[in-house]
Amino acid sequence: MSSIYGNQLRISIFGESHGEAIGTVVDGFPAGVAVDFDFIRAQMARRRPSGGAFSTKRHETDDFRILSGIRDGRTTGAPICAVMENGDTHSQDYDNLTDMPRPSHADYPAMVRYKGANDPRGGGHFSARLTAPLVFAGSLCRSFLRTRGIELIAHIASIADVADEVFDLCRIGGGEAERIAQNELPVLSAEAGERMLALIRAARSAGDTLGGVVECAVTGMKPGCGSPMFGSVESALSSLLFSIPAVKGVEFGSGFGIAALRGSEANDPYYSENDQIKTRFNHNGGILGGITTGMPIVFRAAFKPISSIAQPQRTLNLKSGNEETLVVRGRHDICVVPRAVPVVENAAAIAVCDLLLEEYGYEGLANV
Ligand SMILES: Cc1cc2nc3c(=O)[nH]c(=O)nc-3n(C[C@H](O)[C@H](O)[C@H](O)COP(=O)(O)O)c2cc1C
Ligand SMILES: C=C(O[C@@H]1CC(C(=O)O)=C[C@@H](OP(=O)(O)O)[C@H]1O)C(=O)O
Repeated sequence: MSSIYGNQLRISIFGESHGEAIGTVVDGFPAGVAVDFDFIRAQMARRRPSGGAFSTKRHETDDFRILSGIRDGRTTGAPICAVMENGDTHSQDYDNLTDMPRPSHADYPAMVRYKGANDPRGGGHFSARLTAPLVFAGSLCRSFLRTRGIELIAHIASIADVADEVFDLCRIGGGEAERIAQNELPVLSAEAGERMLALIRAARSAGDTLGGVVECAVTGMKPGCGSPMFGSVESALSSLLFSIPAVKGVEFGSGFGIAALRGSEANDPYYSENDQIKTRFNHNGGILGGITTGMPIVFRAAFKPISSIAQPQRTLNLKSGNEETLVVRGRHDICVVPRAVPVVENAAAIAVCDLLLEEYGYEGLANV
């Protein structure tokens, strides 16, 4: 498998949904950094299943244990290993999936790829449970980025056909976090949040699931970070974002919408303000030629409606060769988008941290 990411930082994620534990090893993280455990715990709590309207009823604390790399609250420079134990596993719910793969989950391709040796319980290593260590690693990076004035902020841009307000691509960082925190769902518009919740309740009653889009911004990035071609900031971020289960699309700035504009509408003219070079618009999402422009980096990730629906559905019985009716068991999210908001923010922080360490090195970062 390829559950390792990064160049200067190397993040590996291990474990299975119903195994003993899940966790991460973060190698290459700077030494001597004070770790903000309160911040990390807060991020883990935002992702954890809540049992509420949109969430799986599986109860996990997501408490983490540090096995190495942090001593007296500071990083030692050695690989940082954190583990979270799995507690609430109902593995018998997955007995029928060996012969009857769920449509649109990883069951079938994983079985072929790993010759039937993979662990299918609770989605195994493909489970969104693995986003818990991803958030741990990301929030560790993010707490470091915050000391350098770099913030990440995301909200639900839409669930099904209900849209939230959009970020102003040029001016982010003026109180959006406070507005989002006031709402039950992480949205800018309380009214949109109410309509999303109503949609989610209706989907739950219908035994169905819903997808949506998360919009995220990175602020405080200096211009000139990143590289063209394979080292582009878009490539680094996309690699992390497409590692989040259920992500099926990623776009930057005006994204797919830019294709419908004329050049005269799509260009981002430069101007100077308080000795800083800025652009009047930000259709390019803060990245040109793979390199940061100094404008906010803005991107969106599209999440599919998850496949484990509570309605009978048709699939192939791999043993008999007949199409049969499958009833999916297990405890599943109705809409992953609210829980995905902290996953997107913190996963993106890993890419940003790795890029900055590559660009400046740790010592150089002190002056950024
Ligand atoms: C936060 C989060 C929670 C998820 N919860 C579930 C779930 O309860 N049930 C499920 O079948 N899939 C869930 N998924 C999605 C699956 O893990 C994912 O669809 C599966 O691994 C196949 O990968 P793919 O959809 O990226 O192709 C969740 C995804 C995220 C990001
Ligand atoms: C436990 C989490 O989500 C799980 C993600 C998931 C999947 O297929 O991705 C399937 C479900 O597993 P189970 O059937 O064992 O309850 C979810 O509960 C989590 O995110 O922490």
